[in-house]
Amino acid sequence: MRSAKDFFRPLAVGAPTPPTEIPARPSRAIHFFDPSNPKMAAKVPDMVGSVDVLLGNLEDAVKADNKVAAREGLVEIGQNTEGLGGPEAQTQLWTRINALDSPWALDDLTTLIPAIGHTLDVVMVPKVQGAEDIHYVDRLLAQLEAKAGLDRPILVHAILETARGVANIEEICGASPRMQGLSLGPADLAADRRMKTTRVGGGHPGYLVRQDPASSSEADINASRSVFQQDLWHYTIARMVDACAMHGIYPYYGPFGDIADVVACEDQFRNAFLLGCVGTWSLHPKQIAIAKKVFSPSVEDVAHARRVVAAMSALGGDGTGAVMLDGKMEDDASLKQCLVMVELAERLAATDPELAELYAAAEEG
Ligand SMILES: CC(C)(COP(=O)(O)OP(=O)(O)OC[C@H]1O[C@@H](n2cnc3c(N)ncnc32)[C@H](O)[C@@H]1OP(=O)(O)O)[C@@H](O)C(=O)NCCC(=O)NCCSC(=O)C[C@](C)(O)C(=O)O
Ligand SMILES: [Mg+2]
Repeated sequence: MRSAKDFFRPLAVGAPTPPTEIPARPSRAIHFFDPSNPKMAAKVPDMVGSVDVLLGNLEDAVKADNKVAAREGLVEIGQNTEGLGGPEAQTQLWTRINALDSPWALDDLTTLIPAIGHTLDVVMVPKVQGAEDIHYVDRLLAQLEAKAGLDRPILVHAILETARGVANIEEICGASPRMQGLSLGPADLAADRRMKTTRVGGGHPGYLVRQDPASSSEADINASRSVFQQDLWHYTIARMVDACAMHGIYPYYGPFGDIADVVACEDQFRNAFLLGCVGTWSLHPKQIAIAKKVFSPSVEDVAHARRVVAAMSALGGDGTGAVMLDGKMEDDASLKQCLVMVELAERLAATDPELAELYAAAEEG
C-alpha cells in the first residue's frame, strides 16, 4: 500500500508531478479513427476545432497487419496537425493503446510518449481488470515522461470490458492521480459476462417488462399488451458514475455500433447524459453531432436552471430557504442541481461559439 503522502510524488526521477485535480475539459464526443486508414487520417485535420477529442485507435478494429502503421500514422498526425492536443488545445488528442497482454502495448507506449507525449492528453487503456493494470501504466508513463523531458503528466482512461473490471471499479478509479475517467466497453463486457447480446452497445428488444394482463384468462394473457424496453447498461453506467464522482474523474458511455440508427443512438447517449456521464464515443463522423447535441445541456434546461439560481439568490444567496417557482418547490438541493447545469453550460460555451450564442439568446429572451 502506498502512503497518502507518496501519492502525488512522481513515480520516476524527473517525471512531472502527478495532478491533484483532473480538469473538466469538454469531451462530449471522443471521436475514434484508425490512423492506418488513409481516408480516415485525411479527415482528421478538418475535424480539429469541431470535435472535443480525436482518438487515434490502435486496438480492436485495427487489423493486426496494420498495428505498426496505425502507431506510426498517429505519430505523424500528433506531430503535424495544427491545433491538436496539449493543454490549451480546443481539440484534445487521445489514443487507445492495445491491451496490456497483447504483443503491441509496450511498443505503443514506448513509441508514442517520446514522439508525441507533448500533445497527447490521455491514454485510454482497454480491458482494465484491476488497480494492478493502472499501476503498471502509471510507472511506465512516468519513466517515459522523465526520459522525454515532459513537464505535464499524461492522463489515463480505463475501459470497463470485463466482469472483473466492473467488480474492481472503485480501486481502478483510485489507483493513480492520473486517472481521468472510465468508458463502457459493451461488446467485450457482454462477451466476458456471457450476456446474450451480439450488439455493440445499445438496447435489446428482448430485455423488457410487460404490462399486466387485464385478467388471468388465456385470452387476456395472449392479448396485445404494452411492453417497455429496459436499458441493459443501466447498472454498469450507474456504477461508473458513482465511482467516478467519488474519485473526481469522468464517466463516458462508449460505442454505439448501429451507425445507421441515429435515433436509438441519441436515446442511448441521452440515458448516459442524464445519469451523469460527460460524453461518449463517436465511431463515425455522423455520431459527432449527436454526441455534441446530447452532452450539451438543452437551452430550456439552462434557462430553467438560471431562473432557479436567480430565485434562490434573491432569497439571500446562501442557499438556505425554499421558494416556489412554476408550482414547484426549489431549495438548496435543487439549486445545486441547477448549478451543475449552469456550470457545464458555461464551460462548454467557452469553447463552442454556437452554443454560447444559443445560451445567450435564451438569457435575453
Ligand atoms: C464503422 C465503419 C467501419 C464504417 O465505415 P465506412 O467506410 O463503411 O463508412 P462510410 O459511411 O462509407 O464512410 C464515409 C466516409 O467517412 C470516413 N469515415 C468513416 N468512419 C470514420 C471515422 N471514424 N473517422 C474519420 N472518417 C471516417 C470513411 O473513410 C469515408 O470516407 P470517404 O468519404 O473519403 O470515402 C467506420 O466508421 C469505422 O471503422 N469506424 C471506427 C470503428 C472503431 O473505431 N471501432 C473501435 C471502437 S468500438 C470497440 O472497440 C468496442 C469496445 C469498446 O472495445 C467494446 O465494446 O468492447
Ligand atoms: Mg473492446
